[in-house]
Amino acid sequence: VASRETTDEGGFFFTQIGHIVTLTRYKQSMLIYPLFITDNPDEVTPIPSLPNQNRLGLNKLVPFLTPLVQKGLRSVILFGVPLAPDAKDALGTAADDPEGPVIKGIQVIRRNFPQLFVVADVCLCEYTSHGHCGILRDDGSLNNAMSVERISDVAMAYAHAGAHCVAPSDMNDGRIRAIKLKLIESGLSHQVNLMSYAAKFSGCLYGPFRDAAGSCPSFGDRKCYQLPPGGRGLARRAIERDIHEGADIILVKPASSFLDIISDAKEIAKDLPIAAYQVSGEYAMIHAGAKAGVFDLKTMAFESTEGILRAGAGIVITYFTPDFLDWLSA
Ligand SMILES: NCC[C@H](CC(=O)O)[C@@H](CN)CCC(=O)O
Ligand SMILES: [Zn+2]
Repeated sequence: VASRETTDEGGFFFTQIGHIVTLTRYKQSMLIYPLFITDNPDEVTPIPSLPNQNRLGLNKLVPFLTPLVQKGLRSVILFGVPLAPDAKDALGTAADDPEGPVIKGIQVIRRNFPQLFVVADVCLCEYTSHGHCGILRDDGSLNNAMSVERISDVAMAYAHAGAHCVAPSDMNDGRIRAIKLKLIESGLSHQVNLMSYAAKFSGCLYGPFRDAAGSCPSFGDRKCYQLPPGGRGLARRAIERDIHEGADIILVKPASSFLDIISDAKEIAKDLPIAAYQVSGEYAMIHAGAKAGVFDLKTMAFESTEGILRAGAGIVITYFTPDFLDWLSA
């Protein structure tokens, strides 16, 4: 790619090539923007721990998304935030409420922005009274069979509502197979993608999201169903399993401290797109570092994303999406 000759401008030459290579990696089409949709139709509420991000009511989606779509936004991932006091119960009933924020949000976005690719995150933690990503047994552990049945039903509700892709972030074993079988049985498997959070690790980087979505576990943590941060072999096995269960896209999360896992995913899932989620804590850390004067915000946003792309991701879920739409069109 680059000439071997070293000239006085050698360093400049390599830098320029590097810059060109870097720029060719960034495209608006690789970005998926997370949206928090509430059941208060006219709400626009800033999320203090997630700079520049808001919870939006259904009536605010079109005015909020219109300028972003004009700047090249291509994909969004929806998270429902039921705020009604009685909205939560042990089964996460509100998750697939036909009048709920995600199903209505899918319909509003599909109707107004036919060019947008709509991903629906599928989980129960935003809708359960206990805040866990499934249905619990009496002893507080996850009932895998009931959770998989419920999660796959919610995924189907989103698919029927018009989601182009469903992305179960619950981490219950077997939910990929269950969702794929239901998509096939309903005749939707050729038009609804299944993105698996195959390698999703437990850890301390999800706080701002849980603030935004009101999805903190009321007791315990997610260590018994999210992967242990040191579990590289577990992640490799989960990726292989989910490929065989029918995943169409493999997602790794968090991103920057799991670049090796992104590379593993790229190696294992050779024929599938690889996505990475720069989670709320990663995003908030970059903002905090910039605010503290450690680095320039834009520079670090690019540098952190460059590592994610270099590791092998072709899709990046990031809260920096609106910024990148501006930075890439400048
Ligand atoms: N269903 C789990 C949601 C999970 C956070 C958590 O474990 O609580 C992620 C959403 N898929 C959080 C994403 C983020 O932190 O940005
Ligand atoms: Zn969850």
